[in-house]
Amino acid sequence: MSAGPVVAFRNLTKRFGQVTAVEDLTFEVRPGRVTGLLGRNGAGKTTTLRMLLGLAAPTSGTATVFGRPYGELPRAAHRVGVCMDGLGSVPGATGRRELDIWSATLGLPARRTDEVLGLVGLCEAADRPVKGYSTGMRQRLGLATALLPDPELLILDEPANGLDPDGIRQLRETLRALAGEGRTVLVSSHLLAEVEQTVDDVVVVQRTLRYAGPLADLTDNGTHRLEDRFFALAGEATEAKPQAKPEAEPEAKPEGSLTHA
Ligand SMILES: Nc1ncnc2c1ncn2[C@@H]1O[C@H](COP(=O)(O)OP(=O)(O)OP(=O)(O)O)[C@@H](O)[C@H]1O
Repeated sequence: MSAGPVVAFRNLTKRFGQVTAVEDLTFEVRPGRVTGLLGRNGAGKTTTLRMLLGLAAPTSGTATVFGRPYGELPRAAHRVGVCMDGLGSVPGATGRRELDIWSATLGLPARRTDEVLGLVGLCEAADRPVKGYSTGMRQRLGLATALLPDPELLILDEPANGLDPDGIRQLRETLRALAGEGRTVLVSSHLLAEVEQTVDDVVVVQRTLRYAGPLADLTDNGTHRLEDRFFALAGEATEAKPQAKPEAEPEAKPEGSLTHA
């Protein structure tokens, strides 16, 4: 495991034409902790995670994983597990088949598929085609895929979306167990009550950084609710900031092209 920050953002800015999605973000994710990335719809969470994974090019600033840009990280697919929309799937495959393919690509033992299916509670649906999966089942499969390589770092974009109460509890227990083993989790979410039960550190973004630090400091050791602190920090609901001059920003890679080294 790494001693320095596992993830570091330095003065990260992303503009899409006239819209500034992310502006001058600087924060770190500490090892062995679950960090919750919070923000309203359109606050820039997904854009931030996509830049971290080399799926979008920063307008300026840097995002690094274990001290390097993701694209330059050796064995990145073994060290970093990712659950994010649009990373692609295998047409017509069952959940088990999809996991088997990823597992073989990563050179993992065949038993790993059953292990992660158990971890996310997807054993019963494993042999059904993914195209017939519910939203929650797809989320579970995405999480299973992220867990496959037993990664040091997990990056999860709204993994609780569509999960039932069992799924949410299972997710929380899985994330806490991973942190207990010294692994690091960066998870975006809108479910503040759930976040409050799961994370060690909180990052609040609303285009700019509003807070980065321990949950306990933010809530004064539970004296304040996270929801109240969130609204105080995120301020009034606003659209991403339009710029005076349009600037075209090319994507680093097309959607779904996260490479597995
Ligand atoms: N490819 C793109 N082209 C143009 N604008 C984009 C693009 N991707 C994101 N944006 C804009 O950037 C802003 C931030 O979007 P982003 O998806 O990062 O927010 P988010 O915090 O993940 O939101 P949500 O909680 O709704 O998922 C929004 O205004 C969005 O419309």
